[in-house]
Amino acid sequence: MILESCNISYKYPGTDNFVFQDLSLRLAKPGFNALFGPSGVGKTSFAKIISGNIKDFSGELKFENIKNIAYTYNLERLPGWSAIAAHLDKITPDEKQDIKQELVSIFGLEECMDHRFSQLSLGQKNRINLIRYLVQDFDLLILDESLANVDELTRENIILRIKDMFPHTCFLYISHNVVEVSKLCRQIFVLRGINKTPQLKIVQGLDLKTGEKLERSKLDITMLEIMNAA
Ligand SMILES: Nc1ncnc2c1ncn2[C@@H]1O[C@H](COP(=O)(O)OP(=O)(O)OP(=O)(O)O)[C@@H](O)[C@H]1O
Repeated sequence: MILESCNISYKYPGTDNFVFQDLSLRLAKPGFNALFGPSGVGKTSFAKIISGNIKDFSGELKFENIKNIAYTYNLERLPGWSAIAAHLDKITPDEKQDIKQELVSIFGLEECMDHRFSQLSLGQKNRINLIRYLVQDFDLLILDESLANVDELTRENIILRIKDMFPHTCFLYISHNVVEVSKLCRQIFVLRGINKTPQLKIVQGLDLKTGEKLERSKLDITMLEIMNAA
């Protein structure tokens, strides 16, 4: 699978300033990758371009063996009146019902199944919403701060298990958490802003898997690389 963005430039209609100009990025392997950078640098805008939600950009996007791209974000609206178990059952294809059940258990959401969306905490909503995407067919899933309201330990467990369950799929995780992206992601694409050259740097993450031991010194070095790149 390959996702290549070539010389992408974009400014929002009615604005004078480019969010990015001639931005190029290549993602050529499955795995959990991060899009990292200071607030306002253009992570969401870039994610929306890749996922087809923004179309009036210049430059080129090339996809190889990537047909379905899904984009999910932190504050996505959920049908507040709907009972969660019924909703998940309805949107999950028959062949994915087992995966759905496994995700509900891994994400620690069994006790929420009888509730309505409006009765959930933000972190619970985040997790349910992510399950809604994980049970669909996708080749690339973009998670735009999708676990922002979930506590750190639960988040780490969820990401590790997603990596176990979907080893051949590509994820692009937008996060501001330097420890998390250093530890868990394969590549960290650091967006630096329109005034910096280059606008993007790539740092290799530790890509920790379930059961692997974290080497503290390596984590420190990776985090430093990311902070220096930003
Ligand atoms: N609909 C819009 N119209 C005009 N400008 C916008 C619009 N959406 C975003 N922008 C501007 O584009 C720039 C990039 O915004 P974007 O949301 O992509 O950044 P981000 O890196 O995802 O930020 P954050 O980390 O805070 O979520 C910002 O300067 C923002 O003000």
